Amino acid sequence: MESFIIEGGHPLSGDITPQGAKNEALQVICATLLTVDPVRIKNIPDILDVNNLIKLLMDMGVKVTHNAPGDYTFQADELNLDYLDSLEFVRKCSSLRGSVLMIGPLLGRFGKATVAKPGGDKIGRRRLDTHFLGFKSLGADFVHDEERDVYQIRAKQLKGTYMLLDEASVTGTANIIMAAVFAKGTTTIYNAACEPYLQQLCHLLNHMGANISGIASNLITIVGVEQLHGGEHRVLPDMIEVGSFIGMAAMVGDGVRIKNVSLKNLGIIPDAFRRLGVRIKAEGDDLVIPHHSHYQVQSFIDGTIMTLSDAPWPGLTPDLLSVLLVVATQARGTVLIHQKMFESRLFFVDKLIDMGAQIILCDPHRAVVVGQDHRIQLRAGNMTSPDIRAGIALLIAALSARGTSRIANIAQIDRGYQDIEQRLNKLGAKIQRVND
Ligand SMILES: CC(=O)N[C@H]1[C@@H](OP(=O)(O)OP(=O)(O)OC[C@H]2O[C@@H](n3ccc(=O)[nH]c3=O)[C@H](O)[C@@H]2O)O[C@H](CO)[C@@H](O)[C@@H]1O
Ligand SMILES: C=C(OP(=O)(O)O)C(=O)O
Repeated sequence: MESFIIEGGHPLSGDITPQGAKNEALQVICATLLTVDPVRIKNIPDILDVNNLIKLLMDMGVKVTHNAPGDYTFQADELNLDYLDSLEFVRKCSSLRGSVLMIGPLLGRFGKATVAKPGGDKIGRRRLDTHFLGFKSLGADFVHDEERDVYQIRAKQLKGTYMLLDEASVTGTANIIMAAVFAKGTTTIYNAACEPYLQQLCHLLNHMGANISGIASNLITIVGVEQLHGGEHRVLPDMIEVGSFIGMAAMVGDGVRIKNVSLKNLGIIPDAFRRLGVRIKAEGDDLVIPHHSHYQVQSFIDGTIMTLSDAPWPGLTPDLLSVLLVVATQARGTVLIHQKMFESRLFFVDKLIDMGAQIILCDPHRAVVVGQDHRIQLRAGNMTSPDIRAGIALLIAALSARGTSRIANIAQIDRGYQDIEQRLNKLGAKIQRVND
């Protein structure tokens, strides 16, 4: 186990470039299972979750060539499908949320897949109903293997159909689309998730020969095809990392330029920070965040207290609420953070309260933050990173705090942020990685 030791109070300044997007990389890497041909993917982030998924594909027999940093070619022409029945496969899937994204392609191409309980963040219930209901609508059957506690999914021939998803699940939509590319006839998915990473997945699949329309909307139509061929793809910058850097720059920055952010794919993320009073200037595809002595929380037009809450795209991603919450602790004004999708993502505020932040945790979904307007600096603390985004939020808090903090369980941060301490140290942070 490793920890970060953070000497707080050093301002960050300079340029930083976001890594490739974790959640897109997980989808498009799994899409390479749909063809026997090579598929080259660039801008893949070097992070734990993605590296573990790549290892899992290699264990299944996928040939992986590492062409250059972030640049891989995958070829799934000789898969060992027996491996999917092994205990080792089940164990590895359970440590990685992204593993769930292999089900759609395997079911689509081979008519069978195994569903082990996937891992990922412990941030509340992570149900898979949408995935299962979608596969069932396409004609798949499920059998529970009690001994191994896995579901076997089987289908002789998937058939296109109309389906209305029970919720706009991101990985659920990706999985159903990947299963449906080879289904007979036309599949229509209504209430589909439509965030940029799903758009990217659909563009890659079309480039490989699929017939998907309605991209970027919540009504997706897939006309089944016989086979897909190889292709090339570039992963977008990670919008959650961009948001994390905006928060960091507002709280402890002395002029930070976030380079090549793909502004048009950030949706309302910059505006969510602006609602806290953060000033963000777009210069081409860069975002420039100046030094902030103060930032004032806006109120709604009717004068009521600002609320930041998550919603399926194009709403605000739940993955940035922890960062927004930390930024709010030093704003001027009060804000309600309402995490609607997950029920265990706000408990980390205990640690911020220990550091001197003024926060009322109303219930597992809502926290009121009373900003200190830099009158009182946060105190350093000893903490553990409970999940990836709380982890980065605590790191931001520690960077702004007086004194030296320690964050344990940083594997959670490494799941999603590439070489984070080295990149931030280049901006002037003082973060050291140590073994426990
Ligand atoms: C690997 C990956 O891509 N992970 C992302 C993906 O997870 P994932 O695809 O697992 O998340 P889902 O979109 O399925 O749902 C997330 C949670 O929100 C709830 N929910 C979802 C939709 C909805 O309309 N109402 C609702 O309440 C679900 O019940 C679930 O508890 O999307 C989440 C939501 O953006 C992000 O936090 C995760 O980082
Ligand atoms: C919740 C997240 O990841 P995962 O879905 O992989 O657990 C996240 O990226 O914030």
